Amino acid sequence: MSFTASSPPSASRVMPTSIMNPPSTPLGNGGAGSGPNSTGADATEIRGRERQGSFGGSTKAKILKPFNTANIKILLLENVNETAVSTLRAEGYQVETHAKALSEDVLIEKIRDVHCIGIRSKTKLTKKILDAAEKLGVIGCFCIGTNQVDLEHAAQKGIAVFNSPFSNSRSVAELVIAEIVLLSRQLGDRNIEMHQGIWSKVSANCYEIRGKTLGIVGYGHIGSQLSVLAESMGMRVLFHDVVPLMPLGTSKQVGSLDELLATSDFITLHVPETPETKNMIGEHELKTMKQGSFLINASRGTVVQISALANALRSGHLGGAAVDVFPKEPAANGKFFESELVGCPNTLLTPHIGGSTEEAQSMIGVEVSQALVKFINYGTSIGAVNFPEVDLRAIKDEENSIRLCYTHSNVPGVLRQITNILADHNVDKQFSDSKGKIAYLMADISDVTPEQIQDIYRRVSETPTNIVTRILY
Ligand SMILES: NC(=O)C1=CN([C@@H]2O[C@H](COP(=O)(O)OP(=O)(O)OC[C@H]3O[C@@H](n4cnc5c(N)ncnc54)[C@H](O)[C@@H]3O)[C@@H](O)[C@H]2O)C=CC1
Ligand SMILES: O=C(O)C(=O)COP(=O)(O)O
Repeated sequence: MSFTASSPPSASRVMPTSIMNPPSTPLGNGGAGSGPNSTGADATEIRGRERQGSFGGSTKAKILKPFNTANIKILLLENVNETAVSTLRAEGYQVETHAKALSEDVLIEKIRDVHCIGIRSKTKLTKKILDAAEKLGVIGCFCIGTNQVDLEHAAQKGIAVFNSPFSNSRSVAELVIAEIVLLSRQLGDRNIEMHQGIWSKVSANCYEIRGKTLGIVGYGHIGSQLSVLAESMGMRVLFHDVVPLMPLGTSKQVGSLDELLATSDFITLHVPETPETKNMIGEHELKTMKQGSFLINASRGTVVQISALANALRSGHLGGAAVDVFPKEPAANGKFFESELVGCPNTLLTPHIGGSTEEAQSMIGVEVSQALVKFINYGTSIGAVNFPEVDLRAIKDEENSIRLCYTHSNVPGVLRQITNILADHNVDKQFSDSKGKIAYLMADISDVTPEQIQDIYRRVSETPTNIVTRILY
């Protein structure tokens, strides 16, 4: 395949007309890259790049991209794992990394001209920040939770969001198992005492976990993994979830949260942050828990009312708690942590490390960065959390073939318009899906001349329902 620099813009993002700029890079409106990996080629230049393709089939695929990957700017925050950095740099993208979350002001400046941002749980991508991101096409959450991103607003701007749905689940479940044992043996307090030179050998209110009841709130990836581990240690497992789920082993789903709270020796929370889970555990729920029972929260800080928990611990109603997540968490390591829970009896406090293991971070880095590459280079949205999931079976490895990726408002009549535009062309494959207010169409079209590519691009991107139009290959 040989394209020339005078070919039409074949990899473009077209924003709503109010902020529309000449199309250039596959996800953004910016000019040529000038970063360390950039070749300095103009972004509208159409270059063939030959390489081995694992995407789209196991055979040796010759994938020709019409855009210069060196023009793609990626910002990775919060110490995203090296596996991600190397995967993205291997594509030729410009990758800037930061060990910490950035302040809002700095983030607004930094996000302005990047095509992709990678974050973990701290960075809040609010409407205000997303509106400042003029070229952003895709967000990678290198974690499970996506509550830190305004998912709907991102979708409306045609920005796909990917996460890692289960690569750190095992790490969280193992931490919780450890905490169950630590709490029931008051190990946190004994450890503090020993470091203060205090020898305090006691067995009162210290228990084995065998035969005790673990109540799991939220029986998803983490909750169900924990269920298996807890049973293997001789615990009885009950769970509460908003949907009926298959109980693993001999665990049982109970009818209500209150029933779970009233019958469990340990309550552990594994729900996402949503409006329904905000302050899910407050004064009433803590009172409903058994005298001397324990609470573990490694989900999100907003799920538990901290004052109510501190009161329940100081009054002795609860036997202890382990808390990994807080309503307000420091953006960086250092002496920044304050909480009413500091100094509460038998209370284990950890700095949001549930998913912080070498294994989890390395797997997450690979998983999320690969999803980003597939979206940037090929338009694939499989696994996106806010976007219709669309892919086509294989890449057509032929001269004069293109892939049209069209993100649009989900309203009646759009497909008719696209069918009209493509009526005289050979559409090899086409798939479209919708999610809420937006829809995403992908079509592989063969035997098109550079003039026809230009025409398709122009007519599709000028449709009134257009959010983002890209043409790849
Ligand atoms: N401490 C840490 O480092 C980490 C924390 N997390 C947090 O753990 C959460 C759970 O993770 P996964 O198990 O992977 O999520 P998941 O999505 O697999 O499971 C969540 C479960 O909670 C249930 N649920 C939702 N709303 C509920 C409600 N109001 N009441 C009862 N059940 C409800 C869902 O039906 C689902 O079964 C994540 O959303 C994240 O916030 C995840 C990883 C690491
Ligand atoms: O995966 C999650 O949702 C987590 O809470 C882990 O967040 P982190 O990557 O440690 O900021």
